[in-house]
Amino acid sequence: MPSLGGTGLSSAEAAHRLLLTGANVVPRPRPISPVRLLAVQFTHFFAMLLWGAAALALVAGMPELAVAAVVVVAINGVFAFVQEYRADRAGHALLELVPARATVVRDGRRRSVPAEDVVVGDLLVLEAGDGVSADGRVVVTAGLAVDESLLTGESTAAHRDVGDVVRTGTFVMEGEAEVEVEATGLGTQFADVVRLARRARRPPSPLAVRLRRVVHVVAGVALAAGGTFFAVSWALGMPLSDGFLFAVGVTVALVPEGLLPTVTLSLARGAQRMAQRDALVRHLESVETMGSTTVVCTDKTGTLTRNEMSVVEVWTPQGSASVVGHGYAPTARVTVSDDAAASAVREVALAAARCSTGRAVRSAERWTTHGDPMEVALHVLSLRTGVALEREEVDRPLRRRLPFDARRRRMSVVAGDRVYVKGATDSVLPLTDDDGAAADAVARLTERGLRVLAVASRAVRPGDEDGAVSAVETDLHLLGLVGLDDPVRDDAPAAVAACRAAGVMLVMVTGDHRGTAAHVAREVGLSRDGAPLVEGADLPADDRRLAELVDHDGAVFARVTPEDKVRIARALRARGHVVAMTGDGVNDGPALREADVGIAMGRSGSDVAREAADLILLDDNFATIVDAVELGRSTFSNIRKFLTYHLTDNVAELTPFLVWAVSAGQVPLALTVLQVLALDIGADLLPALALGAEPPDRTVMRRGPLTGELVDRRLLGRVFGVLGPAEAVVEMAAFLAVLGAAGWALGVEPSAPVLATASGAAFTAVVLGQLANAFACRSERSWVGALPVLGNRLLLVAVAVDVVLLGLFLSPLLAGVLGGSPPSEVGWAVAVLAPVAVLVADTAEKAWARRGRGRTEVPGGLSPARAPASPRRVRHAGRPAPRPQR
Ligand SMILES: Nc1ncnc2c1ncn2[C@@H]1O[C@H](COP(=O)(O)OP(=O)(O)OP(=O)(O)O)[C@@H](O)[C@H]1O
Repeated sequence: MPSLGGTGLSSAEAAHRLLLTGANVVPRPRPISPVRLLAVQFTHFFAMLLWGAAALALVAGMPELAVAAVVVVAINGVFAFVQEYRADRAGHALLELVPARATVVRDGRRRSVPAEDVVVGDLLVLEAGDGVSADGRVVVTAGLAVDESLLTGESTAAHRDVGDVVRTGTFVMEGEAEVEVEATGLGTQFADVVRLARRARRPPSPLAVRLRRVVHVVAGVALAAGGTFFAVSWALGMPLSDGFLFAVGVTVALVPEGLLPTVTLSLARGAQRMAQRDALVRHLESVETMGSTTVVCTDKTGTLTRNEMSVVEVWTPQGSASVVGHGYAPTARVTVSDDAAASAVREVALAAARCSTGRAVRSAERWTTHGDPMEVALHVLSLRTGVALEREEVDRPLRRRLPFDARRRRMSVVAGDRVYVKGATDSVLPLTDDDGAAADAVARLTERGLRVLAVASRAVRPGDEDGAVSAVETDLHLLGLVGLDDPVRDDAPAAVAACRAAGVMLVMVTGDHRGTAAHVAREVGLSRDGAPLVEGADLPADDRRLAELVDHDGAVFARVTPEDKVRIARALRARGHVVAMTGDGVNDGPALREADVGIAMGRSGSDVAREAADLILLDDNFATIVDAVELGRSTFSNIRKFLTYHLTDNVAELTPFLVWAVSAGQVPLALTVLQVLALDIGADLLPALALGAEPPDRTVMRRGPLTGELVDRRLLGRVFGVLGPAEAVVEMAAFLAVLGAAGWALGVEPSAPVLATASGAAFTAVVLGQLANAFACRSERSWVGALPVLGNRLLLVAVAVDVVLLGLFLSPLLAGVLGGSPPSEVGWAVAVLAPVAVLVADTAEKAWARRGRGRTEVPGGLSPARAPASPRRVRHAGRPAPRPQR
């Protein structure tokens, strides 16, 4: 397509300049330096506590404890480091996938080039929705307005005239322009902003806040346990230094230092899996939010339909024509109702093509397209109807273009002595001499699911070239209507059904005609009997009434403006929904930010929408949203799985200390501090990681949305009421059985070898119990026998490693250091009951939970309601939860 203004640089000159000045890139915020990251892991509060403990232990003459403490710091530190580092890397790698391109004029023609190839002197072509990729000065403009909020924080669109400066990192909200580039890459003002931003810290995400709360509660319990231990030992007259060291040991063992990085890693893994399915996550925590989504507000074109448009019917007051063609090739069968209609149809085709910004171009046997598919379809129509477009373009040169915007819903050009207008029927028809005849045609065409545009024209008048838009788009003569077909995507009906089965509500929000919208909604199965079909203009002004209206599965909102979209998202959130909303338009940014998850289109969407989004669909496909919901849910449930596993272990570790304290030292300690550490950093580590990697659970999409807290009553109940006690009871039983067999009585100090054998038995019971627990935690609802044995190979490896570790811990090599020797026969006999106890308790609890669910129909198996995450989100307990389908 020829340029509006100058001829730009030659390709050779641009290549030369690129070599001289380097690529137009602003360095992204650098990943955290590995050295710093590692240093942080060794100096945080808990690590410092351990360093202190190690020093004290050395002074107190307990070198084993000192070594153990250092080993704990080292293993934990390295473990946390590896995970955080990998998660950070993964996040950066994902960002790199977002393509950045720019349109420049080279050799007198417009070309799309990678944004990093833009050089000083280039003529940069900007259209509504584009991100600006270099600093420059406006040379030609048609109503250019840019959003500079990223640079200035002001989110109003600022108009730019010829000679004004446009900056990198801003977005075009309206109009078009050609800009001569003055600075690229590090020379731009944006580079300074990035430098500043690097120094600023990001606020923690809601998920991080919730997790930190969990960690703090557990750490609080750990500190309290340590304190109690210290107090009791002091009361019993133990040496203070010993009491202190044990207290520190207990505390440190119970603190879940590795939890946060493991969660981050889980999210990063979820994000990577999403990327494999063409959904790019821009903020890690959106992985989890996707899983909690209760309503998806989807647009139509490109998401539910293929965005492969073709004009199939042209209506004029004189008669109509049907067009049957294939792809974008100009050959097609055009059937005209009568001869009089033929020239009227050509007139419509010509006017529509003059107004179009797209082109189909023949290159090497193939027709390739440039621009928006709808615009291309109009150009193709002119080819198919044999209109002499090129001659017309010479005879009537383009003098002005009034670009499309989603509020006017039309666009116009002033060409030679004519004004041509095309746009949504309800936006254009009132401006024309239409006598009402078009209304029937509109109804007929939209009922078939076609997108209908009205095309109008008039003779040019003085002032049209620079007058107000409203003065140009008036007193028009209606030429006719074009009906565009955009087939529904093949996989859309199945994806819609999957969403429904998953208990996620669906709402269509489109700028298109209600007839077209309703047809497509029916075709993909989104419509529901009795669900509202409302136009944006008819939305109630009252927020409460709006909230009641929008909270309907299958609702269709047509002819909505970007402002309507914001109101719809807000209303749904006010009803307690977690809202995912798609948007691709220039003005969709606010709606995407208002939604809990803003979803932008990677292919057809505007840069502005992508910048505002949390999730980018690389394939623009609705089915990908459903995939993202599924992955979000399985990531969330994996996090709960390893939390359950880890906390259960804590119960078993804490019990001996509680029993010791409660019995005022009459019952000896069943586990040594070093054994607790061995459990925490040795046996627990791999199974916890393996649970985080549990493959996506297919049943998650047959249940309702996960609207529970990460740690809810069910999880706490399982840990502290079922799994933990089952493990702890057998642990203490094994310990006491060995002591009892050796003739021990309450209050008597057992001999050292007897104590070592007994605590070896307790230790073995916990390790074995945890092995069974790892399998129990694989699902929150199915008992172990119902899960595929090979479903999680990593877990099998982890279990094998744990068995070897157990042998090692009990071997003469380590038994002396840890303080537990291999259990006696009695010890073994009781210890092997631990897995049995865990599995029986787990199975019983799951059966009981299933019965409870059957009674109350609570979806999800998790908590039915999500606590308000922000003051804006009001929980509505009364909202009927989607029925689970099994
Ligand atoms: N380039 C254009 N020129 C003229 N009219 C247009 C143009 N693009 C869209 N329209 C008209 O404006 C209406 C609204 O368009 P808009 O792009 O806002 O819809 P949308 O919300 O993107 O639709 P969808 O939900 O189908 O993706 C369209 O139905 C069409 O009639």
